[in-house]
Amino acid sequence: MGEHAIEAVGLCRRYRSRTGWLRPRRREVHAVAGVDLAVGHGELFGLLGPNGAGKTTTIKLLNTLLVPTEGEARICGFDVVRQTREVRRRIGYVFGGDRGLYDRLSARDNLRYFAELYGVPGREQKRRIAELFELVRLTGREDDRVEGYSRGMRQRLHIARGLLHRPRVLFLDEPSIGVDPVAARELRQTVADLAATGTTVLLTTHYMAEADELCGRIAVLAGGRIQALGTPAELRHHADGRRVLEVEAYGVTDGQVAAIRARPGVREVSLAVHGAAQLLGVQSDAGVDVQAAVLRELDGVRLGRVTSRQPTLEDAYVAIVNRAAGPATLDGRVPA
Ligand SMILES: Nc1ncnc2c1ncn2[C@@H]1O[C@H](COP(=O)(O)OP(=O)(O)OP(=O)(O)O)[C@@H](O)[C@H]1O
Repeated sequence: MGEHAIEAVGLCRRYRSRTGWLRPRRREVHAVAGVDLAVGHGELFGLLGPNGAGKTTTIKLLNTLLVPTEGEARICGFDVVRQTREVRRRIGYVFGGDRGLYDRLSARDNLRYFAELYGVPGREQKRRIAELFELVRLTGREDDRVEGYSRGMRQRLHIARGLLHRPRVLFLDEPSIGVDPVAARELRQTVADLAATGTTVLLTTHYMAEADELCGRIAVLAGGRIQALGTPAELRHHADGRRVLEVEAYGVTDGQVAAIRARPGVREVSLAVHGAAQLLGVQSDAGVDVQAAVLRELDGVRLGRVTSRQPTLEDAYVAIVNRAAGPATLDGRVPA
């Protein structure tokens, strides 16, 4: 067993694609551009980043579905390129969404089928499956057909499926995508229970609040590189010395956002959709009062609540990602 559950050094993956139809051009995308990682056994580690940051590609490099163009990685000490069999025996992979289960079968038959496929010995199957139903809190619903399961229940069944062969490391790619807030909370509970069994979990998510609640350490990925890595408390320091003004508004334009961003003392501006309203977040240097200036720029726009508050981990995340990639729209807000 290696010193680390997951280790990557200078990991890179380039994609070549063609764009254009009349005059096709080759384009190279550095999806992962030099990632170094060391995740300890039993850690619950978060990989966070905006769309296209390289999270899924990183996971696919670590779980042997893609070969790196440069660099190397090991799982429990085994090389992901040269020792794929050893690696695959030790990993599970669960991705968000609906694929990968048989709707017409019961949950139990699904797990039996996959247990057979993964080579779980016959005499162990029954006990392992019962154990997993308990872990993912589906005991009592084992014999229901999966077609009647909610998204959250399906997602928990996916996790059970990924754990059948007792992997040391579980990759969880966007587990809460499309899951309602209550089900997402249950899902987080399952992930926390799982980590308590000693399984190493690498979780990717768009939701900072989810990573904050679950993960011991978080790496923020943007543009294929790790922009910040640390405990949630350490990452929070990226927003030190700032203050956040939040304005609920209806109909803020891109031009107004740009004008606010250009005001002295303003460090980041984000605009998120919040039900029927927009939520404008303005991070500024703590000593500068930007409220009057912001409200002046929004003259004529219907406004709701205006609040000034201390920065959260989410604000630190916005600061890290914006510094890496320039201003971008972030969809990282978690539904309450
Ligand atoms: N098969 C492919 N061919 C060409 N480009 C690709 C391919 N897969 C991914 N990319 C590009 O690589 C970059 C990283 O993609 P990746 O899917 O790893 O990001 P991500 O962080 O998982 O994003 P998301 O949250 O949207 O899933 C993106 O620019 C994407 O367009």
